[in-house]
Amino acid sequence: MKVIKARNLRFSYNGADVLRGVNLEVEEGEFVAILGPNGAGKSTLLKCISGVLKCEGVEIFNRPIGEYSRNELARLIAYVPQRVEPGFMTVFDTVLLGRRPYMGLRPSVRDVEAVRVALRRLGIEDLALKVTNRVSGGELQKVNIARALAQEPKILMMDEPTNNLDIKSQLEVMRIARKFSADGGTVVMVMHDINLAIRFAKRFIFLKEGKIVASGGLEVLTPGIFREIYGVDVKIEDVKGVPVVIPF
Ligand SMILES: Nc1ncnc2c1ncn2[C@@H]1O[C@H](COP(=O)(O)OP(=O)(O)OP(=O)(O)O)[C@@H](O)[C@H]1O
Repeated sequence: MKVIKARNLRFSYNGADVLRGVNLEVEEGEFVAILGPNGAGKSTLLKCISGVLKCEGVEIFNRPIGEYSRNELARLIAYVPQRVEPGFMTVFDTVLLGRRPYMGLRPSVRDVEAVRVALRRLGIEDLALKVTNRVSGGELQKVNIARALAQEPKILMMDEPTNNLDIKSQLEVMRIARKFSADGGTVVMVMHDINLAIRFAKRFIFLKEGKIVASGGLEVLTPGIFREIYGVDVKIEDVKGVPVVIPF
């Protein structure tokens, strides 16, 4: 089943075209990495298909995105932005915000349990009572991912979620995303780290100047595509059965 469809998606900021006719379909359970140079429009694309920005031509579960109420959409899609400003709320309460689409006036036992599970999965239970403007950049990133997991969405959209994270935490987050898709959820992740993408994602979409230039599995990762997209020469070597992209 196709959970995301975008047809001839166009978007501009103040008259400057950023997305110039993007066509995209994502199947349930896929793990898709969106790659491409700075300014290509990756974040804008993610915002359009998650409903953060209003765009014509996006369908989620075969229904135009604009027809969903905020709560309905929040039960389907969790969006983790590239940057979130810390605030005066505790980590626990921030993650609890992910339960808002389900909550009545007070959190239920189920809501609190979902927060606990999310904190545990990110390994940040110890931070629960800390205020978010007293945690590190990487910890804050984990708080936002925990909030998205607590939301129990069908689609997880993450914008460079491994930014600010140490190598162990990067792997943890990628494993969480992989498990989410293995369990039937769909992941769309904007990334810069190509080798991390190769290890975890199943499909790679290359965006350049607001257009999709290539989309597919490992077969699209050729030296030619890296030259075309980034203007760099790369070698692709096999390390224990995994292709590794090495710029030179
Ligand atoms: N809120 C905004 N107002 C005006 N222009 C914007 C805004 N957000 C992004 N842009 C512009 O749109 C273009 C695409 O930005 P976008 O953030 O989607 O690119 P990206 O591929 O995610 O880049 P990066 O890899 O650097 O994060 C850029 O030229 C950017 O300057």
